[in-house]
Amino acid sequence: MRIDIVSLFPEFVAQCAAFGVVGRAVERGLLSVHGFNPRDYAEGNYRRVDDRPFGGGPGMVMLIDPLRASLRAAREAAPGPARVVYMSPQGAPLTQAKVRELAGRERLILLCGRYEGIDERLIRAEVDEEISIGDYVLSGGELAAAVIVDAVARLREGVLGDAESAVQDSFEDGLLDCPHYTRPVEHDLGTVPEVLMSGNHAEIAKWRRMQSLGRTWQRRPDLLDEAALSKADRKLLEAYRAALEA
Ligand SMILES: Nc1nonc1C(=O)NC1CCNCC1
Repeated sequence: MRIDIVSLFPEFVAQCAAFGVVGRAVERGLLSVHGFNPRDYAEGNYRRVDDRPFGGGPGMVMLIDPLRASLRAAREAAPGPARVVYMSPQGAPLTQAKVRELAGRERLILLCGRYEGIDERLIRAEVDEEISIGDYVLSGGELAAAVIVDAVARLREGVLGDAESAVQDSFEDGLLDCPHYTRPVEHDLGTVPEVLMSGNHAEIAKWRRMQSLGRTWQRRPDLLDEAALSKADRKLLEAYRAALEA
């Protein structure tokens, strides 16, 4: 998989692909991440990439042509179609389902804005979809792009080993994750739930599912509305709630 990031700070790109899971995926050739800087495609002595907004108001807007030229360079840097994603608070909220969809593609181009944003005509002409990582305002789209790179990379075949499998991750089944414990068994902060040391894998799976369901009900009931709960799930959730009230 190739991900091109159009950004005024290409060194940021290098960093987001240099550590942990993503860094290992790049080393193993499972993923490549490349930066394209609109300033390299800007003309004039000052290589302008932004200008004042028509209609007045604070801040600056990124110019069409340097962005368009950097997008063209990214497209032409490798074969095959690329999905162009603009990171923006005006975009659709990023969800694990969207991450899974993006992870199924061979090429992504992530467009990172700075300042007030980019000229709307460039969005209409070049962007396939806008994605937001949350309802807040960052100073640049680069952090949002890094979130996409990380979340997508870990779903690519061969990136995560068994020990880190994404299958049991939060949100993979639309629910929050269950609590996790490791050594020591006894600690002044508490002890490990006995079921986790029982060796009974069916009981452990049941306990974990109940905890995921219960946590989701308590912290993110909106996710429960979306999740297709089985009859067994509903029984587990009832048991969780009964235990709280006992
Ligand atoms: N939230 C966000 N999800 O994706 N991008 C986001 C963001 O805040 N972008 C900034 C918006 C203001 N201009 C600079 C970029």
